[in-house]
Order: sequence, then C-alpha cells, then structure tokens
Amino acid sequence: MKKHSITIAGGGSTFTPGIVLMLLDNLEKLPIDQIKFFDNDEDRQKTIAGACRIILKEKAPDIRFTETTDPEEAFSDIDFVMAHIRSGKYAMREKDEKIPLKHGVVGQETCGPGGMAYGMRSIGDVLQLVDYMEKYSPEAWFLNYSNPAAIVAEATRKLRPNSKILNICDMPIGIEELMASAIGLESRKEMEVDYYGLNHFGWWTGIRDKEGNDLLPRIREHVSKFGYVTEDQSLQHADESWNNTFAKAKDIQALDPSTVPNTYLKYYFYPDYEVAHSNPEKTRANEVMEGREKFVFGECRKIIEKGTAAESALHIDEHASYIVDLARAIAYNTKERMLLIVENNGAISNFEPTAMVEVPCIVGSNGPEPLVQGEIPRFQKGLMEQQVAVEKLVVEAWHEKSSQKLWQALTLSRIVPSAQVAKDILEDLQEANKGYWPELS
Ligand SMILES: NC(=O)c1ccc[n+]([C@@H]2O[C@H](COP(=O)([O-])OP(=O)(O)OC[C@H]3O[C@@H](n4cnc5c(N)ncnc54)[C@H](O)[C@@H]3O)[C@@H](O)[C@H]2O)c1
Ligand SMILES: O=P(O)(O)OC[C@H]1O[C@H](O[C@H]2[C@H](O)[C@@H](O)[C@@H](O)O[C@@H]2CO)[C@H](O)[C@@H](O)[C@@H]1O
Ligand SMILES: [Mn+2]
Repeated sequence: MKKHSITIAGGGSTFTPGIVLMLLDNLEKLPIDQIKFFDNDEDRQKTIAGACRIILKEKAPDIRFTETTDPEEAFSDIDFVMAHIRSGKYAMREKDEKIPLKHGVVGQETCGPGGMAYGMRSIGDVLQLVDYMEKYSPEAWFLNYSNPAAIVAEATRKLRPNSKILNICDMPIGIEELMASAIGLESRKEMEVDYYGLNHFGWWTGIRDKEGNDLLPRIREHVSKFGYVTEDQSLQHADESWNNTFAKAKDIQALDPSTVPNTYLKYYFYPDYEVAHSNPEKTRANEVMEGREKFVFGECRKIIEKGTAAESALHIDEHASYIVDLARAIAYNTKERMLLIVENNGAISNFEPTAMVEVPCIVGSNGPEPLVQGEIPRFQKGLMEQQVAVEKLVVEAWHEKSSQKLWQALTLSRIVPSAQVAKDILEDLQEANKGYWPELS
C-alpha cells in the first residue's frame, strides 16, 4: 500500500495529539510516510509538536515529521490536509459566547450570533489553506473539520467550487456511539443510518443493523426517556455541560418522536432555557481553557521535559477514526458510507439544490456520492430553510463585505428575537472582531 503524507493544519490544536495517536493506531489501514504540522502560532504549535515528535520517535520512527509556519514547506508533496484551525483561538471563542449572552441571546461556538462571528473569521483563513494546498500539492484532498463547518462548507462551495474539499463533523459519530451503547451494540459501525439536515442541525430517520433489522424504535424509546445518556460510564463526557446536552436530547426529540435528533438543535428549540442556564461570566470557552487545553498542553510539556511519552495520560481520540475512514475512502476507493456536508443537488428532493446539507454519502476516490434521502416533512423543511438562508447570508456578507447582509443574517436566526437585538449584537461583535473580519460597509 502506498504511504501517504499528511499535513495537519492547526498543528497547535488541543485535538492534534489525539489525532496523531489515532493515526498511529491505524497505520495498517492508512500507512503514513510523513506528517507535517502547520499553524500560524509558532509558540502554541511548538508545545504540541515537541510532544508529538517524541511520540512518533517512540511509536513509529520511520514516519518523517515536520513542524512549520511556512506554507510552502507545509503544503508541498502531500496527499491530504486535515484542517482543524480555530481562527481567533479561544480568546475569540469566549467573545463569541459572551457577547450574545450580554444581550440575553444564546452564546454558542457554532450556533446563532457566536457561530456567525466565528464564520466571519474562519472563511478567509480556511480558503487561504485550500489555496496553499492547491498551489503546492494540486492533487491533494482537503479534509475540513474546522468550525463553524456549516458556514465554512457554504463558503467553499460558493468560492472554491472546483476544489477537492470534504467537510465533515464528528457530532453524529459521537452521538451514534451513544446510540449503539444504549441498545447494547459494541460499536456504531454495526449500524447503517439515514440522516438529513444541515451541519449541527439534523435528524436520524433510519437506523438498521448490517442484516437490515430496524433499530430505530429501540433507539427512539431510549432517547424519549434518557436522551443520549447511557449507563456505560466510560462513554460519559469528562465535562458536565456535555452530559447535560446529551440529556436535553429527550426534549428535542419530543418535537418529532418519529426521528432522533442532533443535540445542537437544543439551541434553536430551547433558547430561553439555554440562556437561563448559562453563566455570562463563565461559558464553555472558559471550561475548555481550564479543562482540555490545560490538560493537553500540560501533558505535552511533561513529555518534552521527560523526553518520553511512556507515562503520558494523552489518549487516542478513538472516535476520530472517521478521519482515517475518510482518507482511506479517497486513497483506496473503499466506497465507505459516511455522513458528509455536501451540496444538496437533489439528495433532499424538496429542498434548495445549492444548500450544503449533511447526508449519508458513498465515498470513493472521486469524492462523495450523496445518497437520496427523499422528501422531508414541513417542520424540518421550514426550520432548515430559515437556517440555510442565515448561513448563505453570512457567506455573502463576508464576500461582499456587507454589514447589511450580516444584520439580515442575525435577524433571520431563530435564536435572535428582533432586528434591534440583532443590530446591537452586530455592533458589539464587529468591534470585538476588528482585524479578523473584513472591513464591512
Ligand atoms: N467538525 C467537527 O465536528 C469538529 C470537532 C472538534 C473540533 N472541531 C474544530 O477543530 C478546531 C480546533 O479546535 P480546538 O478546540 O482544538 O482549537 P485550538 O485553538 O486548540 O486549536 C486551533 C489551532 O488553529 C490555529 N490556527 C488558527 N488560525 C489559523 C490559521 N489561519 N492557519 C493555521 N493555524 C491556525 C491556532 O493557532 C491553534 O493552534 C476548531 O475549529 C473546532 O471547532 C471541529
Ligand atoms: O465545546 P468543545 O470544544 O468541547 O466541543 C465543541 C465540538 O463539539 C462537537 O464535537 C464533540 C463530539 O461530537 C463529542 O462526541 C465529544 O467527543 O466531544 C467533541 C468535542 O469536544 C462538535 O461536533 C464540534 O463541531 C465542536 O467543535
Ligand atoms: Mn461538529
């Protein structure tokens, strides 16, 4: 099997060590010649790269390793870019979450005003990475999971229509692991699913085992009682806020008991509850900085100091193995069935053809072939039409440098109660994002 070269863009990400360990655990499925880290923050990347260099030396000394902030070095002679950048880092995530809350509106990383602010920062940065890849390795594929994936995916569709980009999210995979556990399966891989929606905005309509037996009724029953909370303690998220989210799925599912939902719908269906249960002084960004970021960087520093990863508490991001599945599907034409964010183009037959939707696809060397999900009901169609218009308006606002369109996007969001509140939030977000957003007029 050919050995592949991979660039991880956002080398300084908290997810990078888990992904490197996951890649090393899957070398028989996806042999690797070299791994390169690219980040625009040399200092942040240094700690993660220093530890990963030691991990690689100990576990797979034949893999060549480079860390760089130079685009030419990073993007030359590669087969895949795995992109997980966070434009503006946690400092800006904190503002995305806290500014809307100050106005009594949900403050969330990818949903509502926070997601739009993050999108306005991410679009240019992700497109720049795509351009680097195309300049230095025109045959390579860009696997993007940088957020907000819905807005980034729409930007890549509109502004880089011919580029080899696959947009993917791990939320359905994480939820499917919980579903599998809820009904006593070993793994989500024993299930085949039908699903439709937008990123962080979708529903499962069919779940079968590999013999075709219907598993959805048992899963629906579990979710209607417990959400995605399961008895298996090992699947509990380390942070309480995530477990609350998994429990809240029960109330989301009540809106359409024939399906099971993506957990992110809670921000759209229960925004008042979310605001009431939020602390405007301490949001998820603070939890992540005090939790995952401290842990990962602390462990990396320990590895560097000791010169060995032998006793490290860093763990494989096993659920991220979908990234290997995706790369394998492209590299070896495996025809893997995976949920991807792709142009609708009839997959949802009664929905906007140019919308970026999340649906099952068969993935092979030529990219994804979306599987038709047919007509969707009025309730979901109405919600999705509103949300996709928000996402498209944000991309238009970025492209046309239009504050008018961004105000329209904010006003159209289900989460924002009025045009006045939208305008107030816009003013604050614009001020906070100086230097990150294009100059709007
Ligand atoms: N799609 C999904 O389902 C999914 C799942 C998990 C995380 N994510 C995303 O992965 C990303 C990383 O998350 P994290 O919490 O580890 O963040 P993080 O801040 O720890 O890491 C992001 C890294 O990106 C770097 N970066 C920012 N802008 C850059 C640019 N223009 N070029 C190169 N590097 C740049 C930063 O310096 C930082 O080191 C985020 O976008 C997050 O939302 C997506
Ligand atoms: O608040 P964060 O930074 O912890 O998470 C935000 C991301 O949440 C989703 O990813 C989840 C995943 O689905 C879940 O199973 C668990 O493993 O944690 C992941 C991240 O911590 C979501 O899909 C991403 O888009 C978000 O960035
Ligand atoms: Mn996601």
